[in-house]
Amino acid sequence: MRTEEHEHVIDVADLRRAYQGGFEAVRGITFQVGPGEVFALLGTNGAGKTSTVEMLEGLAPASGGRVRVLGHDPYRERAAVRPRMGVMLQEGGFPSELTVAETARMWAGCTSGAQPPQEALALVGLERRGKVRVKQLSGGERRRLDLALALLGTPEVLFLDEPTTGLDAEARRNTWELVRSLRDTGTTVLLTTHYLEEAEDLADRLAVLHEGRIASAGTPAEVTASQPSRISFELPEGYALDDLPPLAELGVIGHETAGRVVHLRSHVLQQSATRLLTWAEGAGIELHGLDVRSASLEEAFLGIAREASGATVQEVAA
Ligand SMILES: Nc1ncnc2c1ncn2[C@@H]1O[C@H](COP(=O)(O)OP(=O)(O)OP(=O)(O)O)[C@@H](O)[C@H]1O
Repeated sequence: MRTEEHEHVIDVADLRRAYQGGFEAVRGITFQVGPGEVFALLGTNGAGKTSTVEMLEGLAPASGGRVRVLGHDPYRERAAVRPRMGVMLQEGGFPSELTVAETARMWAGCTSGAQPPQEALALVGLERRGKVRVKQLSGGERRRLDLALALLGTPEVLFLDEPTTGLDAEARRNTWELVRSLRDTGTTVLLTTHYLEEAEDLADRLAVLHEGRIASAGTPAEVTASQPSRISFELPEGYALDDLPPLAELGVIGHETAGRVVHLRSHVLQQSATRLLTWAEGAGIELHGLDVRSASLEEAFLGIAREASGATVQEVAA
């Protein structure tokens, strides 16, 4: 069966994973990934990303719920699904005495329908490093070799666990370019990352995991929009926070101060900014350092993690 015959390439419902001793690292997550989509799993350290990806790759059984990849249970029906998936683990763990070309050839020998190893190496810019031993590669080059090996079988679905960790800025951009071109040819990609700009740049949709649960999910724009925008400025000389119009009237839901700098949070940015500026204009005040911006994915991520941890924010009394 080809990918396009499935509505969802990855289909996860109430998925759980408990480790020995009973600790539940994944606590009932549900999401789907469609053909040709790039889906990112984000989360704080220990949120359960790798535990989830290992179940999707068929490396570990689910302890509850349902997981399907290309219509199969990846653990119980591994033989059916493994040849159609590419897997880039966090630690490749290839024999370090072999050269890059030997490693690629050896891996190609174990991969059904493998493309020529040299072509896979060229995809990640390692075509001239064939004679170098794996142990002599830099950390970033090893990650690129891991990616080349994951691509050898021209997979329909590709799992990338932190694919650009340790890569310099140029290599990271090259990897993004490669992921985009794979997506354009219909490859479905699920990646985990700690780089929020990577998710913002690459992902069609994403889920933010926190302590084994999905705290927020959607397109990067949807996830970002769930968090308030921010207006920052310096309090004018001689003014205190109390001299501003009541913050609730500005449509502001919370605030922080750092010295004389005030940060206001609002879900109605245009309204809040307009009312603040109208007040300032009327009072003949120039607001120095004025900065008005929607939340970045990074701010949204931090806000989601904070909320999910139950941390309280300073709320404006209505
Ligand atoms: N084999 C194991 N036995 C017991 N607990 C484990 C095991 N593997 C992982 N854990 C725990 O499960 C939780 C989730 O770990 P996981 O590696 O899935 O998180 P992650 O989101 O990938 O984290 P990171 O971003 O740090 O890689 C962590 O608290 C971790 O300590």
